[in-house]
Amino acid sequence: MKKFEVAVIPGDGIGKEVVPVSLKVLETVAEVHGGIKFDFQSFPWSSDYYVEHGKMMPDDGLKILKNFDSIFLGAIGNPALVQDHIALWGLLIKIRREFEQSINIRPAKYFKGLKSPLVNPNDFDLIVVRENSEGEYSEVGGRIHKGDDELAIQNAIFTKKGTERAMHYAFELAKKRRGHVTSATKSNGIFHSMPFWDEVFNEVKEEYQDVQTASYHIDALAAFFLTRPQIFDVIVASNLFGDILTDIGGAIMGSIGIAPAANINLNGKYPSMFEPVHGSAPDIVGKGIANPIGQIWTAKMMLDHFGEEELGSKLLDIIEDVTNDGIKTPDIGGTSSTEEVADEICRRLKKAVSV
Ligand SMILES: NC(=O)C1=CN([C@@H]2O[C@H](COP(=O)(O)OP(=O)(O)OC[C@H]3O[C@@H](n4cnc5c(N)ncnc54)[C@H](O)[C@@H]3O)[C@@H](O)[C@H]2O)C=CC1
Ligand SMILES: CC(=O)C(=O)O
Ligand SMILES: [K+]
Ligand SMILES: [Mn+2]
Repeated sequence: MKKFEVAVIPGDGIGKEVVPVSLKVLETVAEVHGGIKFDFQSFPWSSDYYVEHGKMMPDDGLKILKNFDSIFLGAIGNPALVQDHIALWGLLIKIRREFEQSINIRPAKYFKGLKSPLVNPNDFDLIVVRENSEGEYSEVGGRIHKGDDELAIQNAIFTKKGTERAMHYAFELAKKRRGHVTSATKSNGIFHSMPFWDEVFNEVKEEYQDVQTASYHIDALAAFFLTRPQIFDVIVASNLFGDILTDIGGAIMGSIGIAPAANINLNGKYPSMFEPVHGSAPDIVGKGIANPIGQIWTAKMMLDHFGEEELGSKLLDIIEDVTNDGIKTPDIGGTSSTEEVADEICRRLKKAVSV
C-alpha cells in the first residue's frame, strides 16, 4: 500500500467549498484503486486565521508543510478582511517561493459538453508553463512621498537561471506532447527584461532541434487564445503573463471554475502544491454553486505527480462525461450544486472500476 501524506489548505471563500468535495473524490480514487491511501491533514490558514492571529499562517507553518508529500490548496483571498497582497504574499506566494515551486503548469483544452464562449472553439489542447518564482511578481521596489508627489516603483526580476528553467521545462514537456513551444514576450514595449527573455529563449531552443517554436507579443498572443487556440501546444510565459493567459484559458474552456494548476518543485527539496487557477470567488460564496471541476482536475494533476497517471486520466474522462451528461454547475449552464457534481463523479468512479 502506497501512502501519500497531503497537507490540505482550503483557504478562503469557495476554497472551503470545492476542497472538501474534492477530498471525497480522492478518497474514492483510493478506494477503487486499492493500492494507495491518502492521509489528509487540514490547516485552517486563511484570511479568517489572519483576523484571529495577525498572520496568514503560524511562524512554523512552512516547517510543518515541508514534511508532506504534497499540498492541496483551494484559494486565498478575502478582501473584506485582509488586503489581497498581504493575504497572498502571506501564504500562497510565500509557499510557492520558499518551497521553490518554480514552475506553474496550467492546461486548458476543449472539453466535451462544455459551451465555450467561442463560436468555433475547435479542438484546442494547450498548456501554459508559467514561471512561478520571479518576474513581475516581486517585492522589490517601494513607495515614497504622499499626495500629488507620491510615487511607486515596482521592479520585475528575471534571472537567467529562472528564465532558462521555465523554458527547459516547456521544451521537455513539448517533447512529450505535440512538439511545439510558443514564447510569450513583450520585447517591443518592455525595454530590458523581455529582450533578455527573447535571448534566453533563442539560446534554449537551440538545444531542442526537434521542437518547433513561435514567439508572440503577449497582447497578440492573448488575442490568439480567442481567435485560434488550436495553434498552441506548450506556451512558456513569465509569472504575470502566464497568470493572465490562464484565466483566458479557463474562460475559453467555458469557465474559470474548471481550470487546474500545479505548482511544481523541481529539485525534490520541498513538496509541490496543487490548486485550481481560480480565486476565492467572493461573489458566489455560500451558495453551493461553485464549480468543483478545477479543484478535482487539480487533484488529477496531483495523482499524475504521484505516478498514478492511469487513474488520473480515468478521472479526467469521468469529469468530462459527467459534464457532457449535463450534471454541471450554473457557471457552465447547469443547475447542479458543487456537491452533486462531485458525488456523481464519485459514483461513476466506483462504477467504472467495478465493471
Ligand atoms: N490562487 C489563488 O488563491 C487566487 C486568489 N485570488 C483571490 O481571490 C479573490 C477573488 O478574486 P477574483 O479576481 O474575483 O477572481 P476569482 O477567480 O475568485 O473569480 C473571478 C470570477 O470567476 C468566478 N469563479 C471563480 N471560480 C469559480 C468556480 N469554481 N465556479 C464558478 N465560478 C467561479 C467568480 O464567481 C468570479 O465571477 C481575491 O481575493 C483574489 O486576490 C484570485 C486568483 C487566484
Ligand atoms: C494570484 C493569482 O491570480 C494566481 O496565482 O493565479
Ligand atoms: K487557487
Ligand atoms: Mn490568477
